[in-house]
Amino acid sequence: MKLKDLAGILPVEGTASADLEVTGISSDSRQVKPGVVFFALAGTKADGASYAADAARRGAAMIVVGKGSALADLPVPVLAVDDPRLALALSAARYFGKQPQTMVAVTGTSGKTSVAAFTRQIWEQAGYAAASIGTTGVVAPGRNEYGSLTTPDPVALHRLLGELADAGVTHASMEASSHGLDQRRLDGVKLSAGGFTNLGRDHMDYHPTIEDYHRAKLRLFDTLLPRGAPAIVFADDPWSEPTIKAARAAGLDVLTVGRHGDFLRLKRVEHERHRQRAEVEADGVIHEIDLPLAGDFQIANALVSAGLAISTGMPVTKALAALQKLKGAPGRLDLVGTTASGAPVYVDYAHKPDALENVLASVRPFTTGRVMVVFGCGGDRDRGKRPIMGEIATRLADVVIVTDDNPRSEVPETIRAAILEAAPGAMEIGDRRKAIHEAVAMLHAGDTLIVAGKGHEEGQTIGSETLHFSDHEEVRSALREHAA
Ligand SMILES: CC(=O)N[C@H]1[C@@H](OP(=O)(O)OP(=O)(O)OC[C@H]2O[C@@H](n3ccc(=O)[nH]c3=O)[C@H](O)[C@@H]2O)O[C@H](CO)[C@@H](O)[C@@H]1O[C@H](C)C(=O)N[C@@H](C)C(=O)N[C@H](CCC(=O)O)C(=O)O
Repeated sequence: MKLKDLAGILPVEGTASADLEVTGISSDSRQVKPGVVFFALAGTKADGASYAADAARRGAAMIVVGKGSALADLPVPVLAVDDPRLALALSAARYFGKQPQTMVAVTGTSGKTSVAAFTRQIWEQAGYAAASIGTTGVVAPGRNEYGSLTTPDPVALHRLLGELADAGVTHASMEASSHGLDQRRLDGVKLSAGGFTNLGRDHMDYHPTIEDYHRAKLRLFDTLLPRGAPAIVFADDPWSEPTIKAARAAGLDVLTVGRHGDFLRLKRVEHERHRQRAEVEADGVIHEIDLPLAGDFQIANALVSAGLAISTGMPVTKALAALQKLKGAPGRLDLVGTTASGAPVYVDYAHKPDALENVLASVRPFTTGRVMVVFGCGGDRDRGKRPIMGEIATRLADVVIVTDDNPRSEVPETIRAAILEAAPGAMEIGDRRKAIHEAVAMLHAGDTLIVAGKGHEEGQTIGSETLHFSDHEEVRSALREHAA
């Protein structure tokens, strides 16, 4: 590709460098090779402009900066644009140039990973070559890899979309995190439909207010989706109303799902131990669904997923029938095993207030004994959520064990103390392994244990070191130990 092929995104027409050969796109000077266009982004830790000289030394074809960014004389052409992150996303899309034909994105505080996975599974059942991209990585035919971000950065994302398209993937679902939306990571993706699950307190270290957090999520609806595209909104969430309003104002076709939904209306649910039976009304017809997953929130996720599949072309009956074969996403109310007396132990990714509330509330209907929870809060992140999660755990669980969950550079005792302040009667066991083992040892018939916080993740970050740690492995080992 030549630099002039990025015309319309970058003001390169008529410049002396228009015929320069471009060999890549990057926002990280350390990855610049000769011929790469380097985008200097003002980040949260550093200003990419201070690495422009480094990028030039490594052979960058051109440096793209934000207007007003002062750059010392460089031996390569420098272009100033209004929004370098947007320019990066659009350039990456044009450079890689391919994506699966049908792509949907889902946003919300909780449920994104499950919705992305469920939508892929519904498509797979219809025989499409489908992929999902998100917190638990990329899943596609012949491919299952973990990634580091929920919404990959634009260069990694478009490289991946190109690979998926080359491999014949026609349908892809992806998670749109608020960071990703705010940082324009998705702006170059052509989306066919979008989904909204819910909004709760999260990322308050990044977004100054919950309204700001919601505004970032709304970018999916008021900026990224084309007019007339379907927006599937879970109508039972308090934030659905402003979301619907914004989506309608942007000219989208709003389709609501849930108990208050019009498109897919949940009429009745019967919770069983590891499954639930639901009646869903679509177009005046009642469909009986036997969902092989526990948790009220999984019904919500399943309905948003079905909405996405239906609104992008799948027949209603087929999409709803596909819900009966859904498998949970890794670490989402994952039943790891049961004790000899039949008490189930679940691992869940819940590490924010609403998610903890949902997961604890969803196991109550089938717990005849005690609901028990082991959880902690991360260091160097939103401190305000610690007492909130302490209060939720105490209100919804009968036995609460507060432990460590990635204390990072903070003193773990201080994090635990902030949770315990709002959790009278909770036990404190800092060592996560010990906390899990003691909780399993306490289980009686009828009890349910939730180990919350890590889900699919496999590390405990203490200081700057990440040690291998898996809640699944620890639960399995504790169950073995106590079965003996
Ligand atoms: C806080 C945050 O979101 N940071 C993201 C952001 O980085 P940044 O722009 O702030 O980077 P920075 O470190 O300040 O550096 C500024 C610029 O200088 C460049 N640089 C830096 C050093 C150097 O030697 N040369 C150089 O060019 C960097 O590449 C960057 O372009 O943009 C980068 C590229 O897209 C992301 O990789 C990075 O994600 C970091 C690693 C991260 O941890 N992000 C998390 C918080 C995140 O995005 N999470 C969401 C949500 C998850 C959820 O819902 O729970 C996600 O989508 O994963």
